[in-house]
Amino acid sequence: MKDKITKDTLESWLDNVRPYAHDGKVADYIPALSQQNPDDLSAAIYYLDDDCIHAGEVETCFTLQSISKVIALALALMDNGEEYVFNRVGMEPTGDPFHSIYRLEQYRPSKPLNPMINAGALAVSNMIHGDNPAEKVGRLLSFIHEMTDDHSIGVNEEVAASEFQSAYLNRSLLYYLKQHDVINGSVEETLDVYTKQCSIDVNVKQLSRIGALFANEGRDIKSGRRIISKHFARICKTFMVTCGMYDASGAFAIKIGVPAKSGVSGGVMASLNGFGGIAVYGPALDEKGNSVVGTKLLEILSNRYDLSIF
Ligand SMILES: NC(=O)CC[C@H](N)C(=O)O
Repeated sequence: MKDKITKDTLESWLDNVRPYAHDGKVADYIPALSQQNPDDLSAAIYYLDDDCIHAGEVETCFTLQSISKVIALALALMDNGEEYVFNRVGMEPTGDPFHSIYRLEQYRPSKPLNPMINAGALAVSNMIHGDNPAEKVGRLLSFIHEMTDDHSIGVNEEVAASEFQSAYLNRSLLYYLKQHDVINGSVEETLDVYTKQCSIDVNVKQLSRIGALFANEGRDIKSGRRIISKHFARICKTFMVTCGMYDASGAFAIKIGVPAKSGVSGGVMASLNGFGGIAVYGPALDEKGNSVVGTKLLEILSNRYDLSIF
């Protein structure tokens, strides 16, 4: 195991990266996200021995947004099996922005290229078992409660409603997927599940524990109980490497080399076998939609502690 990072060190690195927030911009295409404070900053490292080091405003909650795509994928794989899921969603990176629509038309039969872009993630949300949206979201929340051992985690209804009302592009993707039989049932209900899934509220401590569970090959950090199979945890981490940072995934792999998933709320979750989980929150985003300070902090951590998996 690599040396542990101390709380003092983490705090001083947060101070170092804090000014970079000014190079980014808080997402505003989901109106409720524009209320986030661009200067908020927190980070947590969850080691596999159940030790969590954290710094900054660690109690501040933020919504998972695209980070939820990794968790929803794990649940959809457990619900349906690998064959079913990957018959409907591909495994290839796109190099396109996360909400891009145009590649959907390039393949016949239509198939979103991967579960980390919105088209693929919407299809994955549609696959989560449950008789209605509330049951599906409830199952996803229970899964997250299990992963974090924290039953207080819930949906930020204000953010969910704000996205639901303004999600014209995601609706378009869903109608396209519906036309081509990639999804079952109702477009509006699937969008309801997806927007609530994206609006699950966490803090960095909770998120770093989810990252640690993936790093721990799907086993609970405290009890060692298996929550996700090793194989499915590996699939999720591989997608984090190839597509987790949207169309910046290639540069991120070269510079930082850690499986990671970001969301437009400014959260980033990283997961490193043999090390643990890392979560950073800083809502100012670069032009690709990744947290500026989150990326910077992970770069420092990776360089100083030689964390790259490559
Ligand atoms: N990149 C993201 O975090 C996108 C998630 C967001 N809910 C959306 O679909 O637009």
